[in-house]
Amino acid sequence: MILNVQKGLLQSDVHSKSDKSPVTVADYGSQVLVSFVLQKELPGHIFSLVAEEDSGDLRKEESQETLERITKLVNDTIANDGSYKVSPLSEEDILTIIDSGMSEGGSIGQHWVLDPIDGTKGFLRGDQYAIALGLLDEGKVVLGVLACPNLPLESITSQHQNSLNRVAAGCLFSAQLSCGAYMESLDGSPPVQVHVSNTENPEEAAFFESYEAAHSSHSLSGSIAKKLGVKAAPVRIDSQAKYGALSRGDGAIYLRFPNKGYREKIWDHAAGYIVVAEAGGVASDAAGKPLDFSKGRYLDLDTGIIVTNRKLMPALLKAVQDSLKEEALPSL
Ligand SMILES: Nc1ncnc2c1ncn2[C@@H]1O[C@H](COP(=O)(O)O)[C@@H](OP(=O)(O)O)[C@H]1O
Ligand SMILES: [Mg+2]
Ligand SMILES: [Mg+2]
Ligand SMILES: [Mg+2]
Repeated sequence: MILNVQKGLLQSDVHSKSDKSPVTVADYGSQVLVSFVLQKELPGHIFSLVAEEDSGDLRKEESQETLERITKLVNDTIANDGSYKVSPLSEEDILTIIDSGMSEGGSIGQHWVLDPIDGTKGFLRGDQYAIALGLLDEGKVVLGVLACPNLPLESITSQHQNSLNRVAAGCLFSAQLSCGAYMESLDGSPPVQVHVSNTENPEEAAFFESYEAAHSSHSLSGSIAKKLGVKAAPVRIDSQAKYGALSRGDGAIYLRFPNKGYREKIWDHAAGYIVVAEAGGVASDAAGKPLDFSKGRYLDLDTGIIVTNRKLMPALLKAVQDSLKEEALPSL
């Protein structure tokens, strides 16, 4: 469904949320389908979902056409798939299912965490995006699935190929606590276990960051990379595809430094985080504190997120803290 929307995206399919970020019929449709399937597959479970989208804007009169389009997309997808014999969902059903994602999460019990399309800006450009689903158990991420439909199966940093320009089969990453991280092709292939790069040498370590400078400071990451001695240019891609690429060793570092005051949401990191952690990587905030998913819909953290392998983390943390100190000094 999402790929079909990307191929035929119309101007009327894209809307602006109150924080000015884009949302499309595919974001809403994906949220409905994932929530619908989880509830069908887990009957009798207490269902708690922390998901990005809500129905607020769709309930406005001017959104009627959009709501109709989402409803048709979802019903067509369920009918074409054939796994669930249900009568077509009404517009009200669609709104209700979207709002099943309004859980506050937290440190007690189990909560699914969903970003129905992560990297919507990348999706709109035809670049990278991900569908990211995690599961929290007593505040810890215990399961993660990350679908990256535009990510090639081969390394995207290899010098011998410009694989980002190839037609990708797409990758599915998955990880379960203490069971390792795996990657398979979205068109079906046996999963292979993935591991983060084991380089100790920052000169060999490619680093990932957001394509969008508004999401993460490119100048700060540039100064950190310089301090560390990283030689390669940054690899800028959208979404948690960065975590996926890191988990299989395409690069060794992911840096994320949003503007002051921005609060990171758990759905932007939960699935990617466990994929990288189970592939042998580590993630922390800029103070070296592990990411804490138990505090509700937001991550409570200091300044930024850094992800790498165990060997590089001490040097990376030092470079991050030195660069942050320098940035805070008044320029002469
Ligand atoms: N000003 C900002 N600073 C940091 N992150 C932001 C941001 N505005 C939006 N985002 C988040 O950045 C995510 C995309 O990350 P990336 O830059 O790695 O592709 C967005 O996810 P969505 O696309 O799901 O809304 C959104 O949650
Ligand atoms: Mg969004
Ligand atoms: Mg997101
Ligand atoms: Mg999203």
